[in-house]
Amino acid sequence: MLSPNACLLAPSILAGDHANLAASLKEIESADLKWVHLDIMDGHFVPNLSFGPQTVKALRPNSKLFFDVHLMLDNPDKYIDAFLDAGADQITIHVEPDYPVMETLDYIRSKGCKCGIVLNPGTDAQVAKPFLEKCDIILCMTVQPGFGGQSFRDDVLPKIKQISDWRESMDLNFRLEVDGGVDMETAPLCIEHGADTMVAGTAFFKAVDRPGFVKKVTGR
Ligand SMILES: O=C(CO)[C@H](O)[C@H](O)COP(=O)(O)O
Repeated sequence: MLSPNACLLAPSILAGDHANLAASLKEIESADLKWVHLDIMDGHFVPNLSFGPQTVKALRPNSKLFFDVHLMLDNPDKYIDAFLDAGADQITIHVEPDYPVMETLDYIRSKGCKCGIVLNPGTDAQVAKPFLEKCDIILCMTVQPGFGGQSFRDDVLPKIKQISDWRESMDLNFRLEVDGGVDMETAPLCIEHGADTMVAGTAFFKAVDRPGFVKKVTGR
């Protein structure tokens, strides 16, 4: 079942120019896109560091893009206020670490921000089920998070389909996002399995024909 939502591309600024991230935001806007994906890594939950709320806050006045903030943190509940203050439009939190996921989703929503959960490739779809009604978006990682430029894991496709099927049978309309190794070959597979929100870092910023890339990846 294809998604009821129109397909979006959210380029990951992780693959942008870290000496000039504001210029990378402009590149995304020039491609006529509305979302940017911001990957926040803590060096604990994932074996890499990226950037924090100070950078997000500094970028905020540079752009009207929808800030889709993906927290790869052991204790995301401790940093929600910082990312709300930084100007996040949506915050997604992983289900794997030990912290109160449901309460954290409720808190994000109570502040008028969109919220969602993230599942690592090895995390079973069943783990997401109790949270589906609380979420604006479910993000299925198609690589082990921590680094851009990895290969897409097609073993995650059945999980995407399962969550898409639940969305239909439960009459919900959350977005279904994929992140990791998304490109012109893998995005159509994700769409076929019910995804509607494509995060692409490396492939977007390296694309020679950006309009052609956007068209193919969003199925427009
Ligand atoms: O969450 C991430 C890494 O943890 C990145 O968003 C993801 O890997 C995108 O990178 P690419 O499109 O380069 O594969």
